[in-house]
Amino acid sequence: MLKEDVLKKLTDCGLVAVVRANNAEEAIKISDACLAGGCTGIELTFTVPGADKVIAALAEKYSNGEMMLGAGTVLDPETARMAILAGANFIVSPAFNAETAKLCNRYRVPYMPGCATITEVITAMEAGADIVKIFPADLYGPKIIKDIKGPLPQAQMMPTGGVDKDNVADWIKAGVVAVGAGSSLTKGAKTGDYNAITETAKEFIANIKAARAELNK
Ligand SMILES: O=C(O)C(=O)C[C@H](O)[C@H](O)COP(=O)(O)O
Repeated sequence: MLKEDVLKKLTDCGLVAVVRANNAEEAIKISDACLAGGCTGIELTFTVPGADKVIAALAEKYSNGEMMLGAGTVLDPETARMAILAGANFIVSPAFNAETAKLCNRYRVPYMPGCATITEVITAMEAGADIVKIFPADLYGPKIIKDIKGPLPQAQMMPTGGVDKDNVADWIKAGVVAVGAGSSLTKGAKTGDYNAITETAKEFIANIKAARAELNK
């Protein structure tokens, strides 16, 4: 899939579900539940046992392109390559890694590295990151976006860490192109309540849409 199409689909939805699970079955159920709630962006993390196989299974299941499937917690280029060959459409990491950026650029796959300072944001953008993940976002709160956008109005950001359905509007209004959400979105999995995940995803999406509508007034 073209890099431009991946980025458009991710930002059109605005929500990327960070999927952590104890096993492949649970990871697939969480991903399905998020998609059913309208969250088309899925970040399958490499803390899931056999993550590359889960990515391959989801890529096959959703070969129609309905799910924009990425890999998370990618710490190095070896893992990024494994994820891309398994079918990942984008790569997310908790911190910037230059070799991973290079690998992703080679395959023309979006790389979204975690950045916690303005220096890291600039370094990541210089290495070709189209969207930078602001992580851990709850360390700063939405105000950090305005601070970064002052000198860097061109920065496209995706805060991750502590984002939930109730604070997502503040992040969108601050000017981010998408958010990443893990525990607040997928906590239903702990009790096997996958419907709760779908409902939470729906609320997330509704709140993102409402915040965007307000911005465009
Ligand atoms: O794996 C990575 O690359 C990450 O760094 C993602 C973090 O696990 C998320 O920040 C989850 O955060 P919560 O939404 O607060 O659960």
